[in-house]
Amino acid sequence: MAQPELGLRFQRRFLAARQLRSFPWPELEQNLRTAPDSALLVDILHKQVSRAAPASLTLEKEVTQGTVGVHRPVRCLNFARGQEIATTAANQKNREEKSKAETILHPLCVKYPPSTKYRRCFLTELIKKHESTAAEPLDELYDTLADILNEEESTHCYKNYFLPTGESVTLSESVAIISGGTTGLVTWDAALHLAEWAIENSAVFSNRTVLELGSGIGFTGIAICKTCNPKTYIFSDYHPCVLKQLTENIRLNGFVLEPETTCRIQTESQGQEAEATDYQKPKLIVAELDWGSVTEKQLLDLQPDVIVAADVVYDPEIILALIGMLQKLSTFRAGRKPPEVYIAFTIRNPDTYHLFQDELDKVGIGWQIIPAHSNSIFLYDVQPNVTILQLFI
Ligand SMILES: C[S@@+](CC[C@H](N)C(=O)[O-])C[C@H]1O[C@@H](n2cnc3c(N)ncnc32)[C@H](O)[C@@H]1O
Repeated sequence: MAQPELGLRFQRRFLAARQLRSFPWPELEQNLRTAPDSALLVDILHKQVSRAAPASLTLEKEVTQGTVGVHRPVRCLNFARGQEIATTAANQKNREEKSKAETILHPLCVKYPPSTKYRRCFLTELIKKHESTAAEPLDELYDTLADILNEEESTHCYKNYFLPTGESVTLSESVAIISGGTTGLVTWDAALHLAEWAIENSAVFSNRTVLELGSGIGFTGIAICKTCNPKTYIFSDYHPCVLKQLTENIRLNGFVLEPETTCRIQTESQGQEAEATDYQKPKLIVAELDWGSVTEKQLLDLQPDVIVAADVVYDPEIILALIGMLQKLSTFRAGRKPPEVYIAFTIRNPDTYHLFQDELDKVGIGWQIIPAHSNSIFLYDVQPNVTILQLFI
């Protein structure tokens, strides 16, 4: 049946706050024309849970210790009739069916909502589509919009992504694409692209030590840790606000990152580096690592089998620091096998992309383009300007 599938596509895009123009609006319009009873819209919004109902009444197990758990409704309230209705096995099943499509009133969205502005724009678009049909006005749409209009704008928002395993990754991010002088506080498309590729090629990561460069707020690494079974995953970045948000997001997704496991890659002047404690698999480490100042010894100590990075080639100055660091990794590896290196890009300016390739050629680092994959897990559409290079250091 087309309807549940369409609702699901809306839900996935909405919870990850993808651009509204990427939503299947024409299909929705087509559906609304053929079935003007608004059932699909209700599914998308999810009217079964009143917006006034406290989340605790609708979820048996929601979020414990920062882990997004399985959502299982136990009872819901029908405020229209002013009665509390105990949920029977039958309507619980029905609700679970409905939850496949819901967006704004999805439990994940209630707990970890996209930005106010995003939800407002989405709902406004949904109302426009509804008003363009002959259907009766749908109060829920206007009531939910009224609630959102009363909310204060925030500088932070959440994005939720579903993994093929059914688990989700929830990230707290900045609303602005550049804030605090960094691009690292939001998730970029190259990070989604790299995670998709990793999930489809999990053997590359399984039981290995992975070093991620310029992790930002952590989407790629968290997705890899949840799906690819690495032995150790070392997230790294150099910006203090990014490192703080990254650490919060790792915890938000249920991974334990005790202070003693936070390994600070110190510069020579800062003295000895801290030891990480082995307590979970994968072992997760957050490292402060600046490509411009990291030493050969510090890199040698990490002993990565695989190196990944997403959207770290966007500026000529950064390119030189990154390549300098890769050279150090290739020179000082004490007889170990060279790590496999995969770097995902969004090609915004072909000159920058070609400069990176030219600089790699100059220092003798080989590279090849990884064939494009389908982008069906997180990006949902063809992204002709996103690519992955494998480097041979
Ligand atoms: C465009 S963001 C990409 C973040 C994340 N990988 C993603 O794709 O969503 C670039 C990241 O590289 C980091 N970065 C830039 N220069 C760096 C350097 N010299 N050393 C370490 N990290 C750096 C930034 O702090 C930022 O988090």
